[in-house]
Amino acid sequence: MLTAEFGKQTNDFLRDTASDALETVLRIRPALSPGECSEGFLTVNSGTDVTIRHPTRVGHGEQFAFNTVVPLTTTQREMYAHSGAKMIRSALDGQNCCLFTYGASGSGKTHTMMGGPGEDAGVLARTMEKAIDNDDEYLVFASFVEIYNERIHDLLAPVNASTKRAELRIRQDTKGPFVGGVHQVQISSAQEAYKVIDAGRRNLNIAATRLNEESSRSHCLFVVKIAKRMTQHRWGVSQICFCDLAGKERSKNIGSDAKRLGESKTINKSLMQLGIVIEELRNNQKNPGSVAVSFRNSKLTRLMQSYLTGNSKTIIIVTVSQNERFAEETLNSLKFAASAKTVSLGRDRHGFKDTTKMNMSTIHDMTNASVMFKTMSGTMIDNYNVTFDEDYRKWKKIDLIDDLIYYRDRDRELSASIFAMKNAWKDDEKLMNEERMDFDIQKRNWKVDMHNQKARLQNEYTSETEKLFEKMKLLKQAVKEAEKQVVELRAEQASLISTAIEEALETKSADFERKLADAEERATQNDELLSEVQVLKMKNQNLEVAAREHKSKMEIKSADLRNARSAIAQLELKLASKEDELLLVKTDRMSIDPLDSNETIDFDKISPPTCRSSILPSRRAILNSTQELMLNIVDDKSSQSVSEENDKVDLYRQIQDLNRQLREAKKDAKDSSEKKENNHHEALLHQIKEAASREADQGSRINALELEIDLLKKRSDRCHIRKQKEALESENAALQRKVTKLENMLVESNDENMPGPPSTPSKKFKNSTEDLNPIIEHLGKSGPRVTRSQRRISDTTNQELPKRNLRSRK
Ligand SMILES: Nc1ncnc2c1ncn2[C@@H]1O[C@H](COP(=O)(O)OP(=O)(O)OP(=O)(O)O)[C@@H](O)[C@H]1O
Repeated sequence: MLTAEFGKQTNDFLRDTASDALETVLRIRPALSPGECSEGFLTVNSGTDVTIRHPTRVGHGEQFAFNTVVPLTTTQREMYAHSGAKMIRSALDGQNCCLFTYGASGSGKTHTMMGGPGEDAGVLARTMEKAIDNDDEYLVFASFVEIYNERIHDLLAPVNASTKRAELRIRQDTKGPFVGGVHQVQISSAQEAYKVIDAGRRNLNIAATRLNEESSRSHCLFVVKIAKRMTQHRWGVSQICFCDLAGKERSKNIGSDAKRLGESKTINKSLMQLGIVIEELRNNQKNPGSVAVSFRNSKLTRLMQSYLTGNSKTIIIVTVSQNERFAEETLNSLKFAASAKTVSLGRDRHGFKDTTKMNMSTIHDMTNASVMFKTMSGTMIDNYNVTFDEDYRKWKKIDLIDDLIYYRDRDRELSASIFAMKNAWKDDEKLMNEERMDFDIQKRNWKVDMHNQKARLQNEYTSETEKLFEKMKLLKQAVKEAEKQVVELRAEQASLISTAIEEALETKSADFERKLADAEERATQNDELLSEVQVLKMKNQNLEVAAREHKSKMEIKSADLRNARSAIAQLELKLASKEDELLLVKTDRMSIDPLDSNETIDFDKISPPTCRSSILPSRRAILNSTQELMLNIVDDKSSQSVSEENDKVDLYRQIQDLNRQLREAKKDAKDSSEKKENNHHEALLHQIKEAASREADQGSRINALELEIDLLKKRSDRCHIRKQKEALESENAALQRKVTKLENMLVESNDENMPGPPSTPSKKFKNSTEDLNPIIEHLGKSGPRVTRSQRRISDTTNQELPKRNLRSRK
């Protein structure tokens, strides 16, 4: 006994959001022949991760996560423990379950699901064995179908070689789609289970392909129903679906058989649809309700719908080969598994937990059902003569009553809401009709307005264009005049500049000549002064020579003087000695010293004694000569020195005067030339300034004129006019668009509100819009000039149409 309370876990499962994802198990098929295994192609990283290195893609490989990656050495029993055991536990707890194998052809799907005899038995047989190996409170039923070329066949139906196999149809009840009219076989022992599986497999479409000698050419679904007695009259039923999918394969691996190719095409198509469904379910999880999942696109997905959306437990066993020859197929299988792993089950298409009775059917009364089932099963299995079971029909009926009650309630609710909606719809219709009438009136008024506006705009456009042309003409004239003025002014400016330059050059040349004359004059003056200086220098030299001669003479005379003095001194000494002798003589002779008497001695009168008379005259002569000499010397000296000094002083004075004069003359000349130059410069600067100011005035005038010309040019620019024209055109286009929009709205509103044919716009309105079309076309095409016909149209359209209030008519 696996569980005490049937259906309890279902409620737990509803609460458990983490465990509602699809479970994925990876099984790598061991190499069947040497060299089949490619080194490093598939690496199992852990119990949940695997890395694939694609032989043609560069990189470190792609990693894929699974719930379980079983080791290569995993036996069939261990495989059952990883998948079937979990399923049977959930099924006995009252939950619907699904287990399907997915992989490329020859990767080991059928081996895993069906297996072989004895220890090789696959997950299906082992699970069945476990389901039956319970107490009597459980009843087990099995059905076996295949989807071959999008046709469903009952594999447990009696096979008759003469008749074609009947195709079964898919039906739907509250629990989802199911195969209608399929044989349900009660199984009560493991042997019976094996027999049923074998019987079904014998009817399977199997054929040899290049990849697999016994390749499944169809998807086969083995559905096991487990009914558990809840109370004396109530039975809870859950089901397990074992689905062995046909392998995806490339056409090159099939061969040239057309039948095989056709089979392969439908297989691949249905598998692709399964992939799409998984992807859509994923997308719906991200953005609930974003897409309607396309279960109906293939029979396989249709039958799997309840296991992919309901509160089911679904396990996918992905089988892959180790051979890198099938790298593409292996990669696709891994990608499918990775995508499926993220799909959460038990949620409706709005992302909410599906709490409808998806899992369990409750049979309220199934009297002696187990006995009956058991009795029947014994005969059926033996003969493979599987027929509809009456009790099952009854159970199904009861189940249907439940559904009918459910639907009736829903129907009542829906009827009430439809009635309310109809009433609301009538009100809405009334309102809508009124609004439509209003809208029609408004639309017609708008159209009239638009028509008038269009005509007004057309007129405005025409008059504006004419005005602009006039303006343009004027502007062109003004531009021409301005250009003429500019040319004249430029010529005037050029002549003024040339005269100013000429004047300046003339004054400069006159100044230059004057300066040249001044310079020449000064040069002659300078030459004269230089000759005077030379003369004076000559004089100076002469004087210096004379001075030197005087000096030598003076030296001679001073030597003479010194000689004379020394001679005088000697003579005085002699005179003194003579006088002494004379005195002695006198005293000797006259005892009177004539020198002591008061009378003056007159040496001339005195008769010279012998000695005295000889001495005195010589002394006097000497004295006189000395005095004369002295006087001469002094006179000579003084006169000479004075005259020399005077000459020198005069000469120096003259030189100084000349120098001073020269300096002054130079200074004057310099001052005068500087002054003149300054004045001349100032005059020139003044002239240049005046010329510059004149030029600036002229330049500013020219600039102003040029600006005026630019402005005139800009104003006269055609682009400006074109822009205006374009603006008018775009306005017209917008109005046209509005008209069409309104027309569309009118047509739509007619379509929506009236079941009959859509109302057409009135003939008058049609005519009025048709009248406008040539104008619009003309606006789109015509240039700035307005033709007479255009003017005529605008004149005619200018007449405003009277607005009519249709409401008043109503
Ligand atoms: N795990 C395994 N151990 C030993 N042999 C295996 C294993 N898986 C597969 N095989 C063998 O490989 C061959 C092909 O396997 P199987 O028929 O199960 O492939 P398949 O995926 O069902 O192919 P198809 O889609 O074409 O039916 C069989 O002979 C099978 O016995």
